[in-house]
Amino acid sequence: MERELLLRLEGVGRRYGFRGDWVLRGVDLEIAGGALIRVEGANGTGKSTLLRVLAGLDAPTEGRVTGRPRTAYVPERFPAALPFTAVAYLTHLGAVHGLDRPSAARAAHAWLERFGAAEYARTPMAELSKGSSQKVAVAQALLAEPELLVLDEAWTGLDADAREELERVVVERTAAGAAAVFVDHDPRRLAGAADATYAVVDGALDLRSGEGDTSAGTFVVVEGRRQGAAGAQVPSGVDDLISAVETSGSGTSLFTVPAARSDALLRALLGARPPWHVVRVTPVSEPAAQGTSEPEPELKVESS
Ligand SMILES: Nc1ncnc2c1ncn2[C@@H]1O[C@H](COP(=O)(O)OP(=O)(O)OP(=O)(O)O)[C@@H](O)[C@H]1O
Repeated sequence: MERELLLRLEGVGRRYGFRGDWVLRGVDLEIAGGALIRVEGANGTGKSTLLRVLAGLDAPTEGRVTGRPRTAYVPERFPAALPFTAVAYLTHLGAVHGLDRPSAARAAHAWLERFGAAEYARTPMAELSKGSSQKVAVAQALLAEPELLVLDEAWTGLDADAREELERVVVERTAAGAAAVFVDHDPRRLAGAADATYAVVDGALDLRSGEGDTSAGTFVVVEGRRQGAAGAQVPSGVDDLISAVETSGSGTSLFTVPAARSDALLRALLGARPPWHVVRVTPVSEPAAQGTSEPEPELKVESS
């Protein structure tokens, strides 16, 4: 199925000040609905600059940005010391996004609840801990069901449950056709789920992995654990993706999947109800003889 193009960057360059060094130069990028894109790069290379341009918060110095998806953004530094309670702030933002006030208030409570922050709904934002105010930062981005979600280290400061929940929401939103672009210093973040990974290097955007990439293993072994009731029920649709599955009595399963389908498998697991916890993702060159030796972990996706 052809995905709708949401946003296109052509020859985008950004520098700060008239004679500043170029932070970004010659950046071309197309973001289609449903895409999950990771951006990486060393400190200070321009990742946040790129994300602000994508979110429409910063204009490029040169080049063109076309497309105007409904966009939400979680900044690296959220202005937490605002003179509102969490729920008042979110309700106000929901109203700005076009919800009537009762719907905005309901959405505000629902997102705070989902991220385990319901008890702080009526706490002034200035009194919230860093983790709780980060939950508000995430909730404000999700309120209006964005078509493009831009997350700049949005997981930083969240507790383990909220980190997992945010991964799940990103997977849900992309499965529903929204695009998401994220920066996170933890390589385990949504490991294996991104459609493409780009690195900002010397102002340019290099494709590290994604469509057309042949460096990844031919197969991937995904270790998943069903949350909630014991006994692993494989989510519907997974059987069509995998080449083998080995399930233990404790509810843990080892799925072997062709590398090209590993994204789809991770999405199915992370988006399942009840959700699955992805413990480990291991690229392998051939399907493992199951039940013999444990594969060496390369990417561990367990939240701690
Ligand atoms: N508003 C600004 N005014 C001037 N210079 C800026 C501004 N924002 C960023 N820069 C500079 O642009 C460069 C890239 O910064 P940016 O924050 O985009 O990098 P980053 O890759 O996100 O860094 P980090 O990983 O540390 O968050 C840095 O040299 C930074 O000092």
